Amino acid sequence: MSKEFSRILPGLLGSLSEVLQLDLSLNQHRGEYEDSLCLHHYPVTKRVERNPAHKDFGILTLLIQEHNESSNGLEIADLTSTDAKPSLDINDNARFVPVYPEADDIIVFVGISLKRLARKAQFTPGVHRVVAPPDSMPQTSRYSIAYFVHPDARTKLDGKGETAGEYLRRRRELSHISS
Ligand SMILES: O=C(O)CCC(=O)C(=O)O
Ligand SMILES: [Fe+2]
Repeated sequence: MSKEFSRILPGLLGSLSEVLQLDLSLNQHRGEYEDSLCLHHYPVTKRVERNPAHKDFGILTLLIQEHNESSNGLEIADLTSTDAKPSLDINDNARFVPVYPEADDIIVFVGISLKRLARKAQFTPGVHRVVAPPDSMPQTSRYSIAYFVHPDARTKLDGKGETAGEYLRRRRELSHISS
């Protein structure tokens, strides 16, 4: 699986770098050994939120999921309905829109490190979450696979100051404190 993702990533990152007119291609920023693959299993639960609203930390996240309508529940925030500040939190008024991928689709999320590397104000990481199926649907578990693409740990995210490695450590420490 990670081999498949690795196969499509150079083209994807190259095209994105051209569109964003980056001085240095994202392929050169990428630290292949920093990437991670995460297997998610969300069991059937009475809790509405299976994975709380968040932005991903890396350059991009490639996400695939078991294709089963009632096991979906992936939602993305309509950022025009909230304050899209660079903080991790979004306000309570945020409206979430369900994502309905087709069987072979790969969902791509822009991560916070890409925004910091590209320094394009209009390029905003997507806030997303996973909720349980509505009561009218069969209550099934959900499986998904996320491939997180990260910059090389030594990359200065804003061209100076914090490196990608320091940023990732800081974010991971914060999420341990809040969980
Ligand atoms: O399970 C999903 O579909 C979403 C996972 C996710 O957002 C994440 O791991 O960052
Ligand atoms: Fe995520």
